[in-house]
Amino acid sequence: MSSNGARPARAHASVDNLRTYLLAAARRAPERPAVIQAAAGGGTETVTYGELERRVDRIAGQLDALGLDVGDRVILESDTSADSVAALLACATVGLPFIPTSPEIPDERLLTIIGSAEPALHLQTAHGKRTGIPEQVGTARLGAEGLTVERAPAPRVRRRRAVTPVDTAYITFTSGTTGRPKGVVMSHRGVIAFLRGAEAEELATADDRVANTSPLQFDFSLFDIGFTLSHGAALVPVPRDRLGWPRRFLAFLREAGVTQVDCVPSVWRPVLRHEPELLAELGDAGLVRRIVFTGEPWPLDELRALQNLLPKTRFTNGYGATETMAASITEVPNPLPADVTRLSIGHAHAGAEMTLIGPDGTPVEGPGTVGEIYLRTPSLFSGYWGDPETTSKVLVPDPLDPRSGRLVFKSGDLASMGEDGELYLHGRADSQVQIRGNRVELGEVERRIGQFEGVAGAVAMVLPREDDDPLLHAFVLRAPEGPALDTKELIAFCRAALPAYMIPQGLHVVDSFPLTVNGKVDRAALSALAVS
Ligand SMILES: Nc1ncnc2c1ncn2[C@@H]1O[C@H](COS(=O)(=O)NC(=O)C[C@H](N)c2ccccc2)[C@@H](O)[C@H]1O
Repeated sequence: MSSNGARPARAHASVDNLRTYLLAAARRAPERPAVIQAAAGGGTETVTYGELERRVDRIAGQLDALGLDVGDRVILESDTSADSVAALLACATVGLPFIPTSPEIPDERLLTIIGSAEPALHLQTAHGKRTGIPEQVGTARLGAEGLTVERAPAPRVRRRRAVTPVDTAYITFTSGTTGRPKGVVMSHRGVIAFLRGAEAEELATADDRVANTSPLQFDFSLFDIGFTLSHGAALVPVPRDRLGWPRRFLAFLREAGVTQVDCVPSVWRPVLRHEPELLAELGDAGLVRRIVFTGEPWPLDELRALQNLLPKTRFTNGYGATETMAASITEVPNPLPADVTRLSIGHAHAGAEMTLIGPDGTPVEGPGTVGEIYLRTPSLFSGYWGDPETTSKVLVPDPLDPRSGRLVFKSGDLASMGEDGELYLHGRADSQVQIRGNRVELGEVERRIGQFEGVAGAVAMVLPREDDDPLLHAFVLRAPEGPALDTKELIAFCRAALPAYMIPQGLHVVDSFPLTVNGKVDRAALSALAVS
């Protein structure tokens, strides 16, 4: 019984609910493809919007029967698939915040997330291998019959009757620079506000087939799902094991008829190295008409190499943080003009605005001046789960209108405005490093090294030392079949263009960059390399 006596009607999705917003296409054209995925026996299978909605309703009914209350958390451990999309929309329907986690995260990280989020239920697929879920958490599996409960969650008092737009749609745990995962709490209203802004950029139509190449726990995947379904297009989850095999990856894109690929830069590295011709053929066949990338700066020589293979493809740079889903979506010219040394992140998406703020808390003036990006947007996250103190450091009063009570997102990213009024990133505020009192632009060091013959990419980092100045290290990615790299020549090449304090003191040639589970360059792993 609920605290107010009457047994609440099933919590129903309100007007601005992720499920209502993302299944609108099921009203218009239920027979259209919603998800095209690899089939167990090979080839692909298609789930229509009508079928997807049926799966959502079946799972929502099964979740509702568990007696959970609006706000009770569900860990959704899965890769992106028709079933996991149906499960997260079912959670949204009955107001259960889902916590997307990848099957490949280590047990202790999952247990840390469980300890923090105290979920009611852990949900994995029928083939999921996770064991050892703590007793106090219910467990269930996703399969052909929807939800199969293994251990029912503890009974709850249901106090809520409806799901409101400010209720939590999902919590995604990011690694957090402190190493302790931070739970980014995003409301239905926040996600939908961003997706509405993204729709205004008119990047896709209902005929598009959008390949998702990120793990479900990375909000880039939640963007892919939201962006694709809100356009009534088809989502094409790329099986994780194909991303490391360029031939199989490209064969899958061709087989599924993929027109747009959403990715982080590292996804293309193996393809550029081993199967450039096959990729060019996809472009010639009218596939991969758009590439949307995000997550970290893309080494421009790599981006140019990709553009050379795909002269008809449009490139879109999606910039932003999980705390606001994203901030800007900017068309990158193809080909990128030779004199461009830094990608633009343009202007904020429709309905948002980025302002550059100086160390004194006031706006910086004029082109070229570096300031920190503050983002004014309706897609602000609700806060870090259980951590109001850290939240208050990034959700701050609008520096241009502090008395209004309105909060903005303090991004931690530095940028300057170009002559064209567009913004250009200058790295992280917390990674601005000083070497012997001089501020080092790591991007400048990486760019110079990237221009050296035989180099496919570079990552520069400053690593602290015991009782001495920090050291500037550079990790250099050798170009495929390129000449052996002469590090002395490389250093001389840097000396010809960089001030002394920006010459790397540690130089490490690598065949590949270690990656985080979200596919970004794993800088922590690189720094361990430097000291080994
Ligand atoms: N296009 C970039 N160039 C260069 N540095 C970048 C870029 N996109 C992020 N970043 C960096 O990554 C940080 C955010 O990292 S994150 O919270 O994991 N979020 C993401 O990486 C993806 C982001 N939520 C997103 C999702 C969906 C569409 C667009 C963007 C930013 O503060 C930037 O420092």
